[in-house]
Amino acid sequence: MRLTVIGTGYVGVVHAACMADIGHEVLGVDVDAERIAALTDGRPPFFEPGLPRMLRRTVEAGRLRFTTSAADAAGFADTHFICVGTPQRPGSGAAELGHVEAAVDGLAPHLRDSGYERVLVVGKSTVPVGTATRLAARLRATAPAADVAWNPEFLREGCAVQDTLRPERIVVGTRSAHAETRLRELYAPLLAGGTPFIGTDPATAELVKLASNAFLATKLSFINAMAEICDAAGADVLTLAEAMGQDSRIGRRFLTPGLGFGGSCLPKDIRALTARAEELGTGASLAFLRQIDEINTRQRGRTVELARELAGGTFSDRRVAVLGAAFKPGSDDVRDSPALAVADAIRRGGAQVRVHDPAATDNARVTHPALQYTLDVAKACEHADLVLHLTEWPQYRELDPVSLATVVRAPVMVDARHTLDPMAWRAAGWSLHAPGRPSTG
Ligand SMILES: NC(=O)C1=CN([C@@H]2O[C@H](COP(=O)(O)OP(=O)(O)OC[C@H]3O[C@@H](n4cnc5c(N)ncnc54)[C@H](O)[C@@H]3O)[C@@H](O)[C@H]2O)C=CC1
Ligand SMILES: O=C(O)[C@H]1O[C@H](OP(=O)(O)OP(=O)(O)OC[C@H]2O[C@@H](n3ccc(=O)[nH]c3=O)[C@H](O)[C@@H]2O)[C@H](O)[C@@H](O)[C@@H]1O
Repeated sequence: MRLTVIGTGYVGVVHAACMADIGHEVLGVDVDAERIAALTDGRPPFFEPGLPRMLRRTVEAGRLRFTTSAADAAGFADTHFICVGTPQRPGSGAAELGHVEAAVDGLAPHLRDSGYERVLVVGKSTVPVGTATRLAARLRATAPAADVAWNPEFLREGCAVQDTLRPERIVVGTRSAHAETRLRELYAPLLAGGTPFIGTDPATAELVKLASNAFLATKLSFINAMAEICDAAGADVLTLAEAMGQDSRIGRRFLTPGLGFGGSCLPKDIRALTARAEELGTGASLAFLRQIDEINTRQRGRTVELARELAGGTFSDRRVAVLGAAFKPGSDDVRDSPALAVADAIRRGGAQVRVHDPAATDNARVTHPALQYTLDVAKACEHADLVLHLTEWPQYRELDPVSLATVVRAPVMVDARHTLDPMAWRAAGWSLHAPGRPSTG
């Protein structure tokens, strides 16, 4: 089958490449000409495990092509996925839908003359409930034969390819039986692998996405709030999470405390859901999401204060090494990165901060140019008064605490992500501090 993917960011490129990989013919569309040129050469615009090889393979096989032209897109296929960004609007926190509207408005005039009797526009972007119905009316004013469906995306950065090829569910919200049939056909190889297909109305599909992210955020802030009480009471939050997680109704995943959540989605999505609930007059019931947000942000401040205390009450004339810049391991995405927020607060406090990250330093240099960066962990830690482990890349687990102790000025470590082995680091002479856990020093 033929399809286009409009918006070739994290979601769009992965969706386009995976759809081509399962046998479809795909045209990726973006307004960013530089990005389209790189993709045409088979070069992904960001780091994502497994993507470079898949992109090269599908581009070389001729099943995946790219363009900046909406007219080309309309002529190429009858099914168009919208994967453009829906960032947070300043002030209200509501979702900015300008890119989605521009993508639909750019396509609409070309659809009538596309030669296809029926066309389908499928939204994958995360949008406030009610958007699909509004867009459908807007689209039909120009292209009466267009159906609209909302098919939210649940992939996680860092394992986006696996999540797309083996999703835990496919949700499709549409009022058109034709649209649902078409999407079942398109996803047939994934459905054959046992993925459940949930067909529903557009409003429910839109809400499934935001509700899922809000639930994950709630779980994370819950465990971070428990870490705070563990600190106050001398209890161990990791054991608490393990014990709670044994209850299959609760589950262990998304119960790892530390620095809280960042990235381009969980923070913006809980704010967008809150803003939409207020518009719909149900704000009071979701007001707790503001607290979820506050608990999350507080973890960054708590980490800065712990660092200040360990640095002797001041950051002036201190050298601080930061391990991790990406908002999570396996990604070079630094959008709302908790690690960079902490690093920058410490720098603003007067410390010299040197950041290491295996993938995200190029992006971090753009957003946080005042921090220093290195690709060498030992160099980051050279003469450091304090080392902060802020993004849990697996390679940090393999670090040798004995040799690292020889390069720092003081062997003091904050493990804000709970993945370093406290016994090994303490045996090597480190004073290791993990928020929410009792035995420090
Ligand atoms: N990043 C993630 O892990 C996930 C994101 N989402 C949602 O998917 C949507 C896309 O997110 P990302 O891929 O992260 O965004 P992104 O910011 O990485 O990429 C968006 C792309 O759309 C392009 N674009 C903007 N306006 C356009 C237009 N009018 N026509 C064609 N292209 C246009 C931009 O140039 C950019 O390449 C958002 O709604 C997000 O909330 C959903 C699940 C996962
Ligand atoms: O809508 C989206 O964009 C996506 O948002 C999240 O995916 P993602 O932001 O890629 O990353 P997650 O793995 O969810 O991690 C989010 C943040 O929570 C933190 N986290 C995660 C798990 C945990 O136990 N503890 C914890 O602090 C991570 O470090 C990271 O900063 C959701 O998990 C995806 O299902 C969703 O599609």
